[in-house]
Amino acid sequence: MGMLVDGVWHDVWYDTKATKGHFKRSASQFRNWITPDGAPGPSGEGGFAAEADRYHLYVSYACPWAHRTLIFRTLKKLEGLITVSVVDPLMLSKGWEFKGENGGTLDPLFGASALYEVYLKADPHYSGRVTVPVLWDKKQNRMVSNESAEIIRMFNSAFDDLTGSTDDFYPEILRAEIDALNDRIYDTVNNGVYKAGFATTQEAYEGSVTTLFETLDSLEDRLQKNRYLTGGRITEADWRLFTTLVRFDPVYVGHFKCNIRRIADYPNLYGYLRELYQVPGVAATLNMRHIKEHYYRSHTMINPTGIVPVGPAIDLSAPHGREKLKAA
Ligand SMILES: N[C@@H](CCC(=O)N[C@@H](CS)C(=O)NCC(=O)O)C(=O)O
Repeated sequence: MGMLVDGVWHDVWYDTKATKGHFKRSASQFRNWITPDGAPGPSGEGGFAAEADRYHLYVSYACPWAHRTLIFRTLKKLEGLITVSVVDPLMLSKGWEFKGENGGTLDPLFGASALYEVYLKADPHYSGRVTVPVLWDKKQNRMVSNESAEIIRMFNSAFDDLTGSTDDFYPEILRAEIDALNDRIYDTVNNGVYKAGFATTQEAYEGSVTTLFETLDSLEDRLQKNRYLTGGRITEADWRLFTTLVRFDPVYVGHFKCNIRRIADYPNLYGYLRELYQVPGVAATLNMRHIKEHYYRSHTMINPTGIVPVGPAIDLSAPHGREKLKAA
């Protein structure tokens, strides 16, 4: 675990002293957009046109933010167009590394042994955290983006002419509702579990865990009548929630102390989780071994023995029973 400061790697853990025990996630710095014709997107520079075999995605199977991009790559039929590298599940003194074993790959672009070397190719003076996912442009040899929320928006629409996929997970008519759901779910659930888990004061932990479960309780109510978060169709908001829900009982309940309830205790959320998992292609994006290994063995200050728990016994392929609710 560490970060780059003016192009030099430092092995340091998150500094929560300055924030009274609260974990603060820093903003991503590479914010360009792939567009159908290379026109500039909402931020960054233009020049990143959608093309087959031009872009490469660096992910960790463990990471919920990277997981979103893998799901969109599959659902939007981009697997043949965008290549992928997978880091080793352990994130220790060199940060994310390429080992080429047990489901992780090597780095085919630069032969890097650690992801920070890829960040240095993008900017030799980079200062900041070295995070996954990273979307790389092989043609211009530049980093397109390291912000998953924006990478999934690009995948949702930029390549449609090449793939013929017209599935739209961010439809115009639902955008305001999706944005509002995303804001709350990002802050209190996706990032909420990390805020609880990385808190270094009792007060910071209790505040985050309370807010997290208030949101889960309200989502449980919402999913009583709605098949998906916005109603009858699956949107981006569902996939962003899914990657946290699927890690919740195996990791966040124990490792991050998010243990007021389990997802398995919420009938609607649990059925919804199983339904999303059963969408064709999605199960193959999930690697539970990498997920458990990463959290329980990388955060040595939280789990010094590095023991990875065996359970819980969960069958995500069991019938979900959500058909009784209307789908669009
Ligand atoms: N805002 C980023 C956050 C990504 C992120 O924080 N990824 C974590 C893994 S789950 C990471 O790589 N952390 C390394 C670090 O913070 O040093 C995104 O959504 O793309």
